[in-house]
Order: sequence, then structure tokens, then C-alpha cells
Amino acid sequence: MSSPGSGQNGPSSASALKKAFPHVDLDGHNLPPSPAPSSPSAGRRYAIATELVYTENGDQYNASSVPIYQSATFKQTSGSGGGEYDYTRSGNPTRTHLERHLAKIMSAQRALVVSSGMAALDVITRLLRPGDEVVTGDDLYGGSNRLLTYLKTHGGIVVHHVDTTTPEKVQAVLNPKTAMVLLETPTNPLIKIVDIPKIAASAHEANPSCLVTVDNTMMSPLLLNPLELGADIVYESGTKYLSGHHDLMAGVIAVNDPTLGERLYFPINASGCGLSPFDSWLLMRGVKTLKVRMDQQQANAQRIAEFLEGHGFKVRYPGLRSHPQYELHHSMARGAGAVLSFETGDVGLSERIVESAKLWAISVSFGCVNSLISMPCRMSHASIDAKTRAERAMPEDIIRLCVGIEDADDLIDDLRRALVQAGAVNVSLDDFQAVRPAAN
Ligand SMILES: Cc1ncc(COP(=O)(O)O)c(C=O)c1O
Ligand SMILES: N[C@@H](CCSC[C@H](N)C(=O)O)C(=O)O
Repeated sequence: MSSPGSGQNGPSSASALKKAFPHVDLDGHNLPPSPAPSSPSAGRRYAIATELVYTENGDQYNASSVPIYQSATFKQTSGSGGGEYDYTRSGNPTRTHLERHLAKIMSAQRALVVSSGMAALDVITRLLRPGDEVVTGDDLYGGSNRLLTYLKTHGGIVVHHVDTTTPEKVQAVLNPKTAMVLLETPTNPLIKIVDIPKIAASAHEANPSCLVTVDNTMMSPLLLNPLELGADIVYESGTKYLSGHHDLMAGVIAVNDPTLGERLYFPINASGCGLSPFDSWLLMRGVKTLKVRMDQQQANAQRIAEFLEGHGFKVRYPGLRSHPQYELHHSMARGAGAVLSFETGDVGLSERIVESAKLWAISVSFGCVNSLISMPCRMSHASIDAKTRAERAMPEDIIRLCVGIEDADDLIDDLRRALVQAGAVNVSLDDFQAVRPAAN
């Protein structure tokens, strides 16, 4: 079975649901049912805040939370099989419900959920064949870099790492063998911005079947829809903002082309990396609060970025006017997100800051309701060797802050105390400034 649908509505439950949730807006337009994708609807779409929480699951008892179908197998009514579901590796009603809900939120025709963000990239790169070329960034999540390096050494794939913030540098390596362009924006951890529409257009010109793939983990569908900017595939680590609580691992892939959707479904079924029923349920629960979480995280991040910049640190955050690609970022995205990084000019100083913070947990990852602090070169990006990090101009002292939903004043106080304790600032009676202020 290749593409299972959702559970069935009996006629009575369907009409009960219709009554409770009429699919008509105030102007009488038809609104899409969830979990079907919104895009085919002719009428006005609900705002994403509504779409995130609005679901129908077709449950026989009208359960408002989708049931967890914790079953590996599904009985068939006929000896020749053919039921909607047969085996959870191939399809599961809880997973399907989540996939349809995410497709709607990601403005996609089809979404697929797998066991981690890296599993999502693994599934996507299984579309490649030996001899294919991939063009990607020189600032890339360490795990993605690791997988691409493996494909280069074991799979006969040619990988070009270029500065994707300069479209001309991408154009210089594009050619008819470019099967995939893999982009992150903002990049992790240097927070560089990539012009998705421009690069997508050049890639498709060089090779019309090139798959422009965007890792949207940093932004989430709340802030950016790469499929609307020319991307063919978008994927995210659901471990981050989509779930929001660091209590599960997940990956999401979304596409508009149904044939591409089937090609991506094949390795998921073949290898068995589809998201488990329980994690599908957890992710479904988490995604409903994406807007309230991200709004708070983003507002906090803005205040923290301004606080650090105001005290002389070099801060990388697209919410700051000083970000060199401020305009480009805001031409594509609906917000700056909640990940920022800053430099101190000294690795030891950075270490002391990280270890002096209390509210900020020393942890990899981001997108959680709790605030996190880390040193990417030692932690999330340690799988990129020191020589390559130096070639790619990754500052070893860089500190990444992943801002949570706590009170912003508490977060700033804690950071201020950590900066003082670490000796990162010169304190005077009425002010304090970085001991090594950023050169402007
Ligand atoms: C930008 C980015 N993409 C993908 C991933 C991979 O996600 P996961 O950890 O869920 O495998 C991560 C982090 O791990 C990430 O930071
Ligand atoms: N030990 C892990 C590190 C995961 S980093 C997670 C996240 N993407 C981040 O950027 O913090 C590994 O080797 O993958």
C-alpha cells in the first residue's frame, strides 16, 4: 500500500463534525477541512494560528485528540489484503493524521514524517544517484555536513560547499549534473541568510529537474514557506520548534509534486523510518502551540540580541538592523526566529560565560520552550573537523543562544550575571561593556 488515507468518517460522525466546525467563513467561502491541505480551497484561508489548532480526525467517538494507534498490524477483511492500513511501517492512522495536518500548515500537497531531522535528509538524499552533484552551503548543520560527507566518500556523490549567501558563487558551480541544491536559511550557527527565490531560479535554469531542497528548521512554517519561494522540497527537524518541548525526535518532509511525494514515501516504507504512532501523537500535540511559543521566543530573542549588541558584543540575529542581510531575510520571512549567536573574541571567555549561566541550559538543539546556550564548535558542529571549520570561517569562540519562553528580564539578568562572572565585561558604576568590543 503506497499512500494510505486518513481514518473513515461514518456519515453520522461526519455531519456532527460539520455542525461543530462549519467549513464556511463569514463571507460564505468554503474552508478546508483539516487534516486536508488548505491550498486547494477556493475560499479565504484561516490564519495559521487557527490552522495549527484546528483539526478533524474522523474518530468514531469524536475524540478531540487524535487516538494513538499503537498497533503494528491491521486486520484485513479479505484474503487478498487491500485494507487502508496493513502494517505500521507502511502507514498508520495517527501518522497520517499528523502528515495531513502538517501538509496544511506547510502549504504543501503532501507531508511525510520520519524518525528525526537527519532521517528526513537521509530519505531525501536517497533520490540521488552516483555521479550526481549537490550544491550546498559552507555553513551547515554539523549532522547534515556529516551525512553529505558520507555520501561523497561512499555514494559517489559530488558535493560542492560554497557560500550560499552569494548567489553568484552558487551559480558558478551549477551545471546540468546538479541534481540537488541544499539550503539552510538562516544558517546554523552563523545565521547567514540565503536568497531562496534567486538560487532556486538559477538551479532550475541549470537543470530543470534539479531538486531545490530547503532545511527550514530554524524558521518553522510559522515564519517561512520555502515551497512558496521556489523550493521543491522542504524539510525540518520536528525535534525543534514544531514539537517545542525536547521530548521527541522527528523529521518532516513536504512537497507539492505528488510524484515526488511517492518517490520520497518509497524509502520511508522500504527502510522503516516512519515516525512511531506515539511520537506522531506527541508532535501533533506540540505543533498546536507553535504560534504562541514562537511569538514569545522571538520577542525574547529580540530583547536579548539588543541587550548584547548594546553592550558591545558582535551579535548575529536577523532581527537586528545591523545584520548584513536584514532586508533579504525580511523579504522572505515573517519574523527573525529565536536563535542568535554572538562572539566574545576569546574561546576561554566564551566557555566561562556558558558555564556561568544558570537559566540557560548548556545543551545542543533549539526550538525548545527552555532557553539553551552552547558552543557550536565544541558541540553541535564538532563533527566538522577543526581545519574545515577554520576554512569556513567559523569562529571557535561563537556562542549560540536558543531563546525560550521564560520571562525576558530573568533571561537578561542571568546572562548579565554570567558575563560579569566570566570576566567578559568591564563594569563601571552605571554601565558595563564587552572587554573585547566588536569592531564595527
Ligand atoms: C538545521 C538543522 N537541520 C537538521 C537537524 C537534524 O535534526 P534531528 O536532530 O532531529 O535529526 C538539526 C539538528 O539536529 C539542525 O539544527
Ligand atoms: N551529538 C549530536 C549533536 C546534535 S546537534 C543538534 C542540533 N541540530 C543543534 O544544532 O544543536 C550529533 O553528533 O549529531
